Amino acid sequence: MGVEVAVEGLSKSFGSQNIWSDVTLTLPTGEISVLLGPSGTGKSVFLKALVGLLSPEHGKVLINGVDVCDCSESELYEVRKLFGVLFQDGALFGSMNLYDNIAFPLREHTRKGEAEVRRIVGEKMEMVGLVGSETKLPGEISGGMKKRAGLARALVLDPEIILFDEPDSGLDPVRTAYLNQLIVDLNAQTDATFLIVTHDINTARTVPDNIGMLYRRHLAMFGPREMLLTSTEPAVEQFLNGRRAGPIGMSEEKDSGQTAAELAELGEDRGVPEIIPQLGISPGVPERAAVWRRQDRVMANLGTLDPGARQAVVNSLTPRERERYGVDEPSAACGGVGAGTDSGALPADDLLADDLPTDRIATLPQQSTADTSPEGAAPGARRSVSAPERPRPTPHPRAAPEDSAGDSGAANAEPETAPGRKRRWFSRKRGER
Ligand SMILES: Nc1ncnc2c1ncn2[C@@H]1O[C@H](COP(=O)(O)OP(=O)(O)OP(=O)(O)O)[C@@H](O)[C@H]1O
Repeated sequence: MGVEVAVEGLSKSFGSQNIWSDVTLTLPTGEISVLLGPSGTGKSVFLKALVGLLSPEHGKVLINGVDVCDCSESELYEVRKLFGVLFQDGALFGSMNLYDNIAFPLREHTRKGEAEVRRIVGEKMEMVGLVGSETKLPGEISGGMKKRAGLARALVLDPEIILFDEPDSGLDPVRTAYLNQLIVDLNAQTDATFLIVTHDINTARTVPDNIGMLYRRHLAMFGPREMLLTSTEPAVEQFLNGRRAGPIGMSEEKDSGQTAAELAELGEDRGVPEIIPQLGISPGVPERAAVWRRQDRVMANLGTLDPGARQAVVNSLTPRERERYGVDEPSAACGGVGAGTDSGALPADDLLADDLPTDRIATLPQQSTADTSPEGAAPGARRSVSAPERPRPTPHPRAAPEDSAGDSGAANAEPETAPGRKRRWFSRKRGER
């Protein structure tokens, strides 16, 4: 089981160059999170700060009660043992064959005998599909194989937190698809906490449970995938759609006039996008517990979302999820969210946290440690709610006044009033739009 990483008010500069300030987010235990952002916004710097390789000027990185930014060398040594890191190029030793590369951390950091080392290396090489390549040198294998070898090495100490720095860089789309599947399957098998830095939109949309984005030297947003994928925040929307129109320019921000003109041309009523399905596990791999934990959080906070996003979330539910959350199958007779209740359907507004059995609710941002498996549900406690017609594009919702005044969204709050929950739902920088 992975551990939670709680980042509070983190700021980092190099000399007079501020990289980012006041970054606050929580990587939920065992979930996959992705960090996005235009080039140079400090994503790699952020990964290094998490493992204590760089020292931020302000803030905390709390792991198992230890602040990585302010701890003794011995505490840092212990915390680092929790991490596995996949560097961009795999960071393999060129003179060592793959077996020795993967065995390296075991020989360096443990007292295991060679028989045990052989067993563990074999197990990890099998996990990443490299059996038979033990004697190859890094210079003799493809980029994709190097990534997988780097991943096997990152796994040998059974880390509870795994950081991936652009695992898809330099890979073709097919190899990227295989690597993404491997990441999802590994998460299911280890239940470790994953953080992936990537520029690949498809990866960002389909792999993670949570998405964050660095922009303008701050964390623009961090939250469950459902929230980011339906976000109308211009920079987030632009990035997740890989569009030129929007506030992000080629090498710097565009001026506000140009941004406004481009967005006007796109149209105000382009609607909230449908949430594309998340990449599932391979056949035979155990179910990913993190998915249920995240979805419990999302459904418990559904009432805090804008109507368009709420409908998109309900529309995205699979039959099994509808069953779990007591949402009826869509029917032609039933209206969309806010479309009235002639059919007897309850609007998704009514799917509030209080209506769900508490053993299935993960509070924000702490994930539930209770049994969140579907089998653990208490069917009698469910309320049956009709889902809106699917799919129907909804008008582009405008942010509610309390939303635009959102605070830093410190992710450490308990659900409270709807507006309060909404503000805390994302980690959003004060004053950022
Ligand atoms: N050790 C360092 N000393 C000084 N400046 C640094 C150092 N490491 C990173 N930087 C600067 O920090 C900024 C952010 O770099 P970083 O590599 O984290 O960006 P990134 O978001 O990962 O970019 P990309 O997406 O292009 O990989 C850059 O301007 C970089 O030059």
